[in-house]
Amino acid sequence: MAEEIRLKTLAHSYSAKPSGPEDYAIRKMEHVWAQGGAYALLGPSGCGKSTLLNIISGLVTPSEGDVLFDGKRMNELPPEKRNIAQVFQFPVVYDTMTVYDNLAFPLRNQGGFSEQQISEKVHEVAEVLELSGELKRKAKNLSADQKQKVSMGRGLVREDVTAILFDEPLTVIDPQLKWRLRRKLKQIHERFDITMVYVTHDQLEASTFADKIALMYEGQIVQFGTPQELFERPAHTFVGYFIGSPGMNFFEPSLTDEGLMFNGRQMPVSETLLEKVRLSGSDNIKLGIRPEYVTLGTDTSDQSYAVTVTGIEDLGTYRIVDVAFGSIIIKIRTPEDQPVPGDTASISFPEAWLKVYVDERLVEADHE
Ligand SMILES: Nc1ncnc2c1ncn2[C@@H]1O[C@H](COP(=O)(O)OP(=O)(O)OP(=O)(O)O)[C@@H](O)[C@H]1O
Repeated sequence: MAEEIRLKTLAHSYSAKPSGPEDYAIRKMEHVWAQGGAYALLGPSGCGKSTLLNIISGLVTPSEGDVLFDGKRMNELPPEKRNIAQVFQFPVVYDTMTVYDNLAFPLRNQGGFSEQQISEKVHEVAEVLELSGELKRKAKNLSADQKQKVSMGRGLVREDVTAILFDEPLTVIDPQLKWRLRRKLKQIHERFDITMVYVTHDQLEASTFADKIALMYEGQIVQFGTPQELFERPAHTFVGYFIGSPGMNFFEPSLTDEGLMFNGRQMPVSETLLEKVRLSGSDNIKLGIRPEYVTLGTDTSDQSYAVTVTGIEDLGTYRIVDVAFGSIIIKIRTPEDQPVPGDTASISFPEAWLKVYVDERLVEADHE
């Protein structure tokens, strides 16, 4: 019974008298989680991820704006009336109960189900989570990851849930098992058709789980898109910096009549984009390019810039090459088998991959 979750002009401050944007854990935002999607809410520590989840589940009442489930306002509804299941960082299980009773608990609590129906549902969920062999065990005898699976199972048994919210659910899980559980969650999503929002600060975890990632920064969702979109078209400099390994290279060109200049050279930026930069009137202009898209070579054509190689880091299947380009260091990610030039090399920036940012936001040509 997935529903659309809409956050309308939502903002939240934990302070009774907020005096500026920095007093807001959530800064004014509009956002829609469509029915049935698998989403990740990704961002660094303190950006507001848990606050946002708690606003959706009802543990926190937003100081401004509305939370709407399929258009119905939820602000005043307590968590138990919202049909939201929340799985936290640390397992929430009843230690003295068996695994079976833990899984059956939400259904018994809700009422209206026969023991036969409860048993069928508990067995179905236990099978998906690979807990069928543990049903008779007391929860206190389980390992941390088994307990967390039970916590997840308690969210999954209820068919009436609007969404399941996961708040860094794999923190206590052993690295070996993390991968399996993440895949499990994906299978569960496909099988049960539930909206899932998965909070994490780990980009890999976000991209393996989610169809779409909401990237949060300073209390706002700065981009909502597929992992590929976030990689290829970072909408905000923070997305460029946060996604990728290493993150995007940024540098600050100066705007002249000739165009965007850096290190005495003109940067490959189209007239359309230049016009937009000029019209903005801003002097906060940045150029960004991912380490994967910088071309490294030795040729000295008009489109390339002479650089000095200052460092090479071998990371197994690829290398990170540092080159000094004027006053800055550009990082380039190259395949392991590509030879790295000696001290003197040249780089070029393919125009399609050199992104222009004004006031930290991506500037793009209008699409037809
Ligand atoms: N109960 C609270 N009272 C006051 N301030 C709070 C409270 N909970 C969170 N904050 C503040 O709100 C901001 C957002 O915190 P939140 O926990 O939502 O971020 P987060 O992205 O989930 O971080 P983390 O990954 O570390 O859990 C932080 O500045 C935090 O200090």
